[in-house]
Amino acid sequence: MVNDIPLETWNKTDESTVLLSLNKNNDGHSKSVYDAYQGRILILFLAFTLLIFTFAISAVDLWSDLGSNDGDQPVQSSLHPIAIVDGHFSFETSEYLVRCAPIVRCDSGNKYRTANGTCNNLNNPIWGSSNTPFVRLVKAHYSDGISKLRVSSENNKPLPSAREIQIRLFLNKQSKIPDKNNQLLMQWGQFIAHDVSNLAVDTDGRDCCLYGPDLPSCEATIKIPVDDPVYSEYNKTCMRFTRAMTSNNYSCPLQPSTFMDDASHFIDGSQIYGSNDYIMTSLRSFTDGTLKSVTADDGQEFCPHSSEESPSGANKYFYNSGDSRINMNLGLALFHNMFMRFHNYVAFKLKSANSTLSDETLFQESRRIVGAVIQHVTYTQFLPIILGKNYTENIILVDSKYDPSVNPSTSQEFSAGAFRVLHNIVPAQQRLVDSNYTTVRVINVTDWMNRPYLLQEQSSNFDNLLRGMLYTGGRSSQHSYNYLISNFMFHPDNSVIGTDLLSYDIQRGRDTGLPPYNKMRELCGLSVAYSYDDLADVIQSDDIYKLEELYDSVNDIDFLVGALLETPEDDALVGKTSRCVIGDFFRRSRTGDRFFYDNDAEHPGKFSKDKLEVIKSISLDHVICATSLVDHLQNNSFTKIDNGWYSSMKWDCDEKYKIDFKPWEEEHCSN
Ligand code: HEM
Ligand SMILES: [Ca+2]
Repeated sequence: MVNDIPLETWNKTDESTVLLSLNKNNDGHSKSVYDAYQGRILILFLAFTLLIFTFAISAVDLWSDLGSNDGDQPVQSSLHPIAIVDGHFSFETSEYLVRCAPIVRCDSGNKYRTANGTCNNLNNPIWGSSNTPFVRLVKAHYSDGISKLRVSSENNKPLPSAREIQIRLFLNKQSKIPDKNNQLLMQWGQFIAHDVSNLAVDTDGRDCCLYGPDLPSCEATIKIPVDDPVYSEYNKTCMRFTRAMTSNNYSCPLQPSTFMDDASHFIDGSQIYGSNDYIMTSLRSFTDGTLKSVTADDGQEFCPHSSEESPSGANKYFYNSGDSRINMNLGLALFHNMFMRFHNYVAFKLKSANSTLSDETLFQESRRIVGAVIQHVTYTQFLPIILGKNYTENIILVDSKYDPSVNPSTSQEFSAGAFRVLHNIVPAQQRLVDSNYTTVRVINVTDWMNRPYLLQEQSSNFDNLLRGMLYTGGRSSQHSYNYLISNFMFHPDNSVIGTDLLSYDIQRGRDTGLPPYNKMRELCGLSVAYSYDDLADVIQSDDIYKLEELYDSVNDIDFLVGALLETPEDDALVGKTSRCVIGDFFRRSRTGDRFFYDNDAEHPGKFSKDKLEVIKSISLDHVICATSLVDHLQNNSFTKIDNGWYSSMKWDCDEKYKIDFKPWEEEHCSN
């Protein structure tokens, strides 16, 4: 039940590296092992075979595209809310703008983004900036209209407990369907989530189960049923849960409860650089444009260690970065370290290309490039898998216009609801794989939460975990979260018992006043369900039956619960309503971002044609090659590298994944 990774596919690759003979030898450098003559024949043979393969695959693609899309018609263009929300956010956001928003003056000549995201939109300078509210697509839903959690619409009683819903609907639905994506896909999702969304929760260490509901922040603890299959063994009947901070905590009393995003809402790498000047300054070295780092004995670079010590004891440090959640899980800490290294790599290359650049210019220019790469990977590699290829092309990337009337802010429904559906692809376990493709260690994700130091415990751990994430199939998208994060998240040392991410997500939806599932269906152009049977368009009948048992009314179903049960749409990993809310955010985040790397906005920071071409040639594979000892990769960063014949063709980092910094050389003075 616990292990959701098919172990049998993990063993050392026998033939995978033989074909191109680009395998890494023990000291971590690539080496060619065939002689020149045999090599040439082999290459010719391979090139020919590849040509035939590519032709065949293109033909199949063309055929299936035509088949699935009824002859190139734009898909789903009628599904809102991308269009209907433009400029129509609900009341409380405009209240914030009128009553609490700071007055900001902008210099339209600035080439670079501000740290907190202000002045992106010159008419509405605080749009998308940190410490401004999440926008709502639908008005807040509270039982008192202000802040109390939603109750049943039939009898005014509390809704079923979040944990009860987890137990009855999801906990026993663990599927091991193999996934063609690898674990990096999931990790990119979390990394991006933290770029655009940070909801502050009052975490003073208080155990709300001890304090009880008299304390307002503790009024939403989660009730655990007495027959809970896991927690009853430990006599646990209450799961601690603290309510999120509201605008009141930011000296802006608004009703109904309004929640602030501590991250800059734009996809701008704020999780690496910080979402305000103070954090950004603290992370810079002020030498040659680099970010601060520590160098391990073997020369590897890591994020600075935080002065705060990990509860796990001496020398068990936390890392510091632009987002405090860096230490939450190992894969995330790895990504933060990888992008700190990438920033410093870019800064070094820029300095080599143009030695006259100041520390400030090197830093800002590297940050501009890194931010652009993050956007490029998100829109061209990540979203086509999450939302589907046609949807991404025809809805999200349909044009490259910058529209200053579009508010780019993260929506409450996206961050507390739809994007969390992808917690369903978080794997229970991860592998450390060495340069011989041998699995040297398997770890439970939940054993290494808030314990990032494993990355450095042995000098090969960083590369081994990265290799493991590349080579291990992801958890396939399904109607449940893995068993470990459903029970044992954040468990303290020497104890197995922890918390349940799904219960948290359901409760967070109620805490932040998300509308119920039926309202979101309506918003997204599905028919309103008047009876449970009406859900059958997107939810399977056995699940509908269980929903009926749990909820008094079809109008009460929590958004996340309905969304998680929906059948994925087309080639997407998510169902219709999540796709519409996730798609809405990413579309606005592109159209409403003046600095988006490839839109048509004219401003001093616009990339010149040749620089943009370089940015567009960069994939996550380039970043991996520049920052690790992984030295050859398959052609698509998020596809599992397996042992099959076709997919075993890999490309050497030195040959294929080099970044061309020529346009940044001294003689090129353009943007
Ligand atoms: C090992 C992987 C992951 C772990 C352990 C994890 C855990 C968590 C936790 C503990 C929270 C806060 C829950 C709360 O108190 O409300 C959270 C929030 C969130 N997660 Fe994840 N998560 C992971 C991966 C992902 C992925 C893959 C995605 C999406 C693709 C994602 C999207 C989000 C979003 C949007 C939030 C809300 C962020 C905010 O506004 O503060 N997470 N996650
Ligand atoms: Ca950001």
